[in-house]
Amino acid sequence: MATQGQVITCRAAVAWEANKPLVIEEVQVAPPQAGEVRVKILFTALCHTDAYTWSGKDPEGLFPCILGHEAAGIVESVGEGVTEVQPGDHVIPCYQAECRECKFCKSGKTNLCGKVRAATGVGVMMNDRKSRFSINGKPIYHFMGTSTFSQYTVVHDVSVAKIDPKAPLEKVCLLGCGVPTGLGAVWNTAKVEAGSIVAIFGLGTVGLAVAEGAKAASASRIIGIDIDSNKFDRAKDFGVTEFVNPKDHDKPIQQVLVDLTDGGVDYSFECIGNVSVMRAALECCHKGWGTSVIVGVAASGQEISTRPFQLVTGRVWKGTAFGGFKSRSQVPMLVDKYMKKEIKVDEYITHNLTLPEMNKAFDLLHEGSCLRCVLDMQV
Ligand SMILES: NC(=O)c1ccc[n+]([C@@H]2O[C@H](COP(=O)([O-])OP(=O)(O)OC[C@H]3O[C@@H](n4cnc5c(N)ncnc54)[C@H](O)[C@@H]3O)[C@@H](O)[C@H]2O)c1
Ligand SMILES: N[C@@H](CCC(=O)N[C@@H](CSCO)C(=O)NCC(=O)O)C(=O)O
Ligand SMILES: [Zn+2]
Ligand SMILES: [Zn+2]
Repeated sequence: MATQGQVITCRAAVAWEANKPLVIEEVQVAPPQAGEVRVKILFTALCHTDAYTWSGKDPEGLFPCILGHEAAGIVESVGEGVTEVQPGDHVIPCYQAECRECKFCKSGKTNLCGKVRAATGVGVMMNDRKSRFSINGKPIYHFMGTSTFSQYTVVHDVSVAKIDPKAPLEKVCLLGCGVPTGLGAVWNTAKVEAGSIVAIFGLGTVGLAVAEGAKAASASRIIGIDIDSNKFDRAKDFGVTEFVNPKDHDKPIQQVLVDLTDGGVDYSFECIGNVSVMRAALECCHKGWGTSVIVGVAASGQEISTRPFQLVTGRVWKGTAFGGFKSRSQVPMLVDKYMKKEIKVDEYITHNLTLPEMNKAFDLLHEGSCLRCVLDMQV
């Protein structure tokens, strides 16, 4: 292959500073080193976590960087020792790695992986603790080990899932983050049983995927809570059976839900990233067994609180990263489920744009009508 072993110059959306519009730049992407994979990104979506880091509120946010972590593409070349993927393979980059060898991977108790996390958290690759991206010699940081807002990116081999080549990349890119997170929060983290009463705070992509997962788990009532009543109509298609807008009530929302459900819900999910709502989500759970799962990402400096009595009396507070799915093993399975029409993906895509329209895509994220915006990266 002509580009193998060569530096590739391509376009990427570079975040030079927090909160400043991204700039489409020509970037140099170095060849993959040992244990690394260079991927041609065909499609990427935007997730609220990209906007969160761009806002400057992420303690791990480093600038200048190339954001993006919900994408699909084709392997261009691989570094020494890479055996599980080869050029031409269709892949989804995975911000949560899976090495199958570390203490975390071996534990069977978590989907977190420790192999490359220290490097991905500071925007570099493990091998030499350097970035593979540069502009005229100036290094540009990686983000979440994925940096999919570039036409080419370099990822660790433990951070890439090989998928069915027949799967449409412009759709399955969503399986890199938001949709699996919601489904897995229900199936893996909470393990919702049939007949359960579920409350979902926040009806964006993640909350709707929670609803989809809860419906598949045969929850008896799926209560959607959002401050934007326009969210309610669409949410019905994902399985939400009842709606509550906290703005319509004088009582605290946890009390409203306790009253609505004869003592509280069996499971609640916070899909916003608001620490006050996290408290409400815990406190609307049923005494003795109700479990609340934190999915939303809260800004640096934010802390959660409740009366310890809430936990003493049997409520359980949990959190989830990527819905508890083991990325390399289970993303291909989710792609297969999509191909068999067992899970929705297309329904979450409300907008399609191109790489040069990246800033417009960020603007759309703040509009209520937008779930996921997919960017064609090769335009
Ligand atoms: N844990 C993980 O692995 C993981 C993965 C993906 C995303 N996330 C996080 O999940 C969160 C949700 O992501 P999303 O893409 O669905 O976001 P989103 O912005 O599309 O959805 C959030 C929803 O919450 C609603 N909302 C805001 N404030 C509210 C309030 N006080 N009460 C009720 N509703 C309120 C909004 O109207 C919106 O509908 C984000 O914080 C994101 O960073 C976490
Ligand atoms: N860097 C942030 C934390 C961000 C965070 O919690 N990320 C989630 C995924 S959000 C995807 O949209 C996650 O999986 N975290 C686990 C991990 O990063 O290993 C901060 O420091 O606040
Ligand atoms: Zn995400
Ligand atoms: Zn591992």
